[in-house]
Amino acid sequence: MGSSELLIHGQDNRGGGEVEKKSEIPLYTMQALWDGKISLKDFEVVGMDKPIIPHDVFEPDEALPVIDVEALLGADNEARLENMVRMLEAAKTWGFFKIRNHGVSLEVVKKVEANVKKFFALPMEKKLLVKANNFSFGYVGGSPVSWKYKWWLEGLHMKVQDEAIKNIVDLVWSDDEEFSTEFTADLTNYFAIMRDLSRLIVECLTEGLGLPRDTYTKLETPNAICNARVNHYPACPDPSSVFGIPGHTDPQMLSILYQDDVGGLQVLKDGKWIGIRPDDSTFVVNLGDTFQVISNGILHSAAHRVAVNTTRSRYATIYFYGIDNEIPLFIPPQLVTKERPLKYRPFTVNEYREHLVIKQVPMDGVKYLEMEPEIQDAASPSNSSQ
Ligand SMILES: O=C(O)CCC(=O)C(=O)O
Ligand SMILES: [Fe+2]
Repeated sequence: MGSSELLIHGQDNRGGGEVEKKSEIPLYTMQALWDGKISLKDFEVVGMDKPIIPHDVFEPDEALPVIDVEALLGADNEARLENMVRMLEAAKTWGFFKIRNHGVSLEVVKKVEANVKKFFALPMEKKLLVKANNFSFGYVGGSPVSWKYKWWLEGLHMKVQDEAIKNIVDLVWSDDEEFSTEFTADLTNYFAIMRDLSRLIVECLTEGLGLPRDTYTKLETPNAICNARVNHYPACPDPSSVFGIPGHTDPQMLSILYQDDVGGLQVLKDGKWIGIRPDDSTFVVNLGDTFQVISNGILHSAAHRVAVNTTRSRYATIYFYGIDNEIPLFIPPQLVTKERPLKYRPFTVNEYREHLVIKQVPMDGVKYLEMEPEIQDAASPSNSSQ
């Protein structure tokens, strides 16, 4: 799931069961494992939910659409439209696609990855110096231990702003100013590129939906949750029962991911889990729940998960593009027709993210935003708004 500033509330009055108190930082799985408070056995997933596809089994080559960013930007209108149409189709069916010719050199990506590896290689005491407050910014050692399915991962969550990144990096590398300055600059540069790519993709998809290109990107206010996270999945002695991160959808508009060559990312397509082959020339893009909902369900936020393995640590760098978290979001009336009645109610991103954490990041989170069936039946373009 994308990281957030979200806090978990003390009382779930929507029947979500036991949750942590707002003021307490939950104990996360990897820290608890390191402390000896939980063991491998506690990570076991049982029955139907068990991992069945190993980390290194992938989709047939070329199954996942690959979109050319240069063409999306280019002067050749025919190539631009061809890529836009294919991207729209992939966003409707897979909810996932790859992008190539994205203009980011592998050197930039690998340098960020190498420096983040240095962070995860630090002793736990050092990482805990920047421990996040409930999935907020800093070190998040997995999922809260209270969750049914525990995550075999540790993450460094970053707010995509110079100061926020600098604060984390400076605290950890207080003894190496040169390194921390360079690392902050690299991360800031990388995330700025990811933000531009995200805007381009969102605007092309919006155009493909028949809407003004800035319909959604203009909602990228200072309150927007655009953040990034680097995940480290340590080698795990029992990959047939333990997930790096179990099936979930991302809450934001979209995510852009670079995965190293280990493999493990799997997407749910037409009821089947499919491994996404790592490859250094592309980024993986997936749509999030916000985009699904404000496109009236035309675009698809696909469930995905990560399998682990016994021998190799895996790293993934992910940028999450979001829009304002407080403004109530509505489906544009142009996307509501007799054949496609209004599917989701207005919501705020903050409200939705709270729901996801209370429910321990489910795969079908968007159901929470569906209209009641009788309201859906009565819906017509004239009673929706934007
Ligand atoms: O590590 C990956 O490949 C995916 C991680 C993910 O899905 C997430 O952090 O939301
Ligand atoms: Fe995700």
